[in-house]
Amino acid sequence: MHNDIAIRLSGLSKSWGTHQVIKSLDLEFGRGQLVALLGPSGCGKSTLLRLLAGLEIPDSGRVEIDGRDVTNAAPSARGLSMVFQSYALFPHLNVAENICFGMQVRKVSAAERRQRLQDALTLTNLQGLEQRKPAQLSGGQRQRVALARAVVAGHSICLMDEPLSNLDAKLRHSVRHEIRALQQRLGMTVVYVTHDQTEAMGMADQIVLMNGGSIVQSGTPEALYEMPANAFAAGFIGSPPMMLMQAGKLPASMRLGAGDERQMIGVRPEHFHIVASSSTDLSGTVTGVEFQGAESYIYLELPGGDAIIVRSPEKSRLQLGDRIGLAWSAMDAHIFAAEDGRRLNPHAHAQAGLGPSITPIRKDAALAAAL
Ligand SMILES: Nc1ncnc2c1ncn2[C@@H]1O[C@H](COP(=O)(O)OP(=O)(O)OP(=O)(O)O)[C@@H](O)[C@H]1O
Repeated sequence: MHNDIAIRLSGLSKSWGTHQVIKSLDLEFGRGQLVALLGPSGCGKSTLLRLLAGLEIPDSGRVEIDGRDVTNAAPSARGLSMVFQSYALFPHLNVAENICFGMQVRKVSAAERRQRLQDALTLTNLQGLEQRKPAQLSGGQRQRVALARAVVAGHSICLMDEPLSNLDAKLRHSVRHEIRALQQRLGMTVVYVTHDQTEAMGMADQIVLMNGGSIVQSGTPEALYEMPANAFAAGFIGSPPMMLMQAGKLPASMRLGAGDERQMIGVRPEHFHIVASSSTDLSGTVTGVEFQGAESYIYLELPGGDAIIVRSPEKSRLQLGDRIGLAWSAMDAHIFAAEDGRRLNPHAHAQAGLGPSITPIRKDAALAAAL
């Protein structure tokens, strides 16, 4: 096995009764990387993590860790640690005892335990809280104890199952940053389960997007954002996500290379241009305007009934019911098949060579300024 691969899965499958929740997955996790398993509820993320941990055994396929076949090995023999969303702390033990519990079980010497505890307390910023019981800690502090416990184990691989889901939005942001910093400082390989795409986009080196027990797309956050493999990935990544419009409901001049009117055209909210009605064949009616501070979201209904969101960097002066012209550059249009959602056009930037029907539409500066 190549030294840069920490975990390799081949042909991994798992069913519960007749329901196949993991469908013959092949996947590699790079050493020292934070890999996010992302997908909607029930897509099989936690089951996959449990198969990695050894808490479940696959029906078929193979799990290799550091080049070793561990498919049927016990969790404790796999050389990895886990952090759960519930923290899984012992309520009757204090912070130091919780952190050291696993080391005691593994008979690590007292001197070594003290040293690793001090290092972990420093890394997770918990100094001074050693004697507190879990009930005397905030949610963020409890999650840091769970992290410290994973760190003292000294394993280079850590599995995390939605570790931030019990924290409020503000704390989630700061603990997310701490986890990423810790992972990078220690060079750990982290497999991180989340259903929150902003979390995955903000933290991960690699995102594995799953749906229905299969991998939809695996790649860097940039690759998934700029080049979604299908309409599902386009609609899952981004906030607001990519807007999908039925080509058949758009004026012919706006189809931009969609060969078939049943195809879908996807445009990111920030790639729409609001232009003079005279310079485009498409206009929409404003159904809502949301002020977001640094930007505004403009909700539009298109003539065919498609509802879209336009992201505008300025504070908008549009009113409900206003009719505005809409355009986008051919470079920013993504085309998907209607029947199965697969991507049809190559990288958006390659489209310029597709033919004369694709003319980038310039932003109407005067109207944009009026927004
Ligand atoms: N022990 C089990 N017995 C039967 N079915 C199970 C079991 N564990 C999970 N499942 C089913 O397997 C499917 C995948 O579950 P899993 O927990 O892996 O999804 P998930 O993507 O992690 O979802 P969530 O984000 O909601 O936690 C679901 O349909 C779930 O109901």
